[in-house]
Amino acid sequence: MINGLISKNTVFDNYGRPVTSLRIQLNAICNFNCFFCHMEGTERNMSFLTPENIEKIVEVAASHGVNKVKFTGGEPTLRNDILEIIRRTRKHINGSISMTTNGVLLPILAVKLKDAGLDRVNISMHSNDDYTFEKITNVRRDYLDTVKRGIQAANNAGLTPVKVNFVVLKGINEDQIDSMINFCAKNHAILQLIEFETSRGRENSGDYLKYHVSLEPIEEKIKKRSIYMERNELHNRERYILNTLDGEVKVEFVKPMHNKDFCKHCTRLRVTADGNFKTCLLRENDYFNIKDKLNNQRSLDEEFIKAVKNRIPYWR
Ligand SMILES: Nc1nc2c(ncn2[C@@H]2O[C@H](COP(=O)(O)OP(=O)(O)OP(=O)(O)O)[C@@H](O)[C@H]2O)c(=O)[nH]1
Ligand code: SF4
Ligand code: SF4
Repeated sequence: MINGLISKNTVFDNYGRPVTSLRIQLNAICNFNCFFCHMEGTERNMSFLTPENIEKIVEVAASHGVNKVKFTGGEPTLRNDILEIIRRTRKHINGSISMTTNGVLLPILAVKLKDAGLDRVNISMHSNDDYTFEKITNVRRDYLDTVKRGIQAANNAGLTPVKVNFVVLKGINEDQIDSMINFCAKNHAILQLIEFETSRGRENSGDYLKYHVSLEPIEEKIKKRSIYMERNELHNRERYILNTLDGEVKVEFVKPMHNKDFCKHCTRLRVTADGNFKTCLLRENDYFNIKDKLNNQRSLDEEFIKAVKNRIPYWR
């Protein structure tokens, strides 16, 4: 239930969906080069907002009831002002502050991120074998070991619960789900199985036809193995709890394609690295420019409300 997160200041869109979280893209560059990367639906190599700019946006959003922030990129840990950004965000957000990362810099950054005010991380690990890892990320296979050390470092620093992001890809890694379940059980992580996604009309294009796998049959099998199921209020996602030799593990399903329920429970407004509100990952031309409004709280305020009111569920 999202009700727990709604306050008297929460702004709702015209479809009755409250905006309770901001998804802030901190850059559009990465030290990996995954062939399916969607860069949060933005161009690459754009200019960045400063920590001061980000704080102003967060402050305005918080005044409208936003109490959760997710940092994404590109790769957010490549920003050398990342700790300052988190500290400034923490001043205004009392709910969860989390980050999605490829994990490579976590062995050196995890403790500092936690001390700055980050609560938890999602770490992308789309394969448990180094050959496939290299094929997907286009970086040297030995970096898989660094990612695994990043997962340990995040756990040790208390950036928990750690989530491991795994995009299921036909013919590439779809046979590794059991091994990922075991890996996550051993490493005290939630496994997120993510459907390969694309915008409407692009479903007949090369990569989607080549790599998309329906998660339904996979979910059926996991459901049978599970001892119980809970929901992530975000997107109403199913999360199954399984018993393994290494203890309990949670497996969450992220199934965005043609999923009306997913969009119905979408509570996020996006902020692009170069300073726009963006209403939806999959929508194009849905930018609300705030670059020129950062020194004018009232205009920023108006733009926040305008962006929220323009949110439309993508699948409906
Ligand atoms: N279509 C769509 N896909 C999303 C959305 N949020 C996340 N995803 C997909 O899920 C992947 C993983 O998202 P993460 O950045 O790890 O965050 P999350 O799992 O959504 O958030 P938490 O549960 O709060 O950790 C993304 O790369 C997207 O492919 C969304 O709002 N819409
Ligand atoms: S690690 Fe994430 S941001 Fe980097 S290239 Fe891969 S999918 Fe894109
Ligand atoms: S409306 Fe749907 S597709 Fe768009 S961001 Fe929200 S959940 Fe994703």
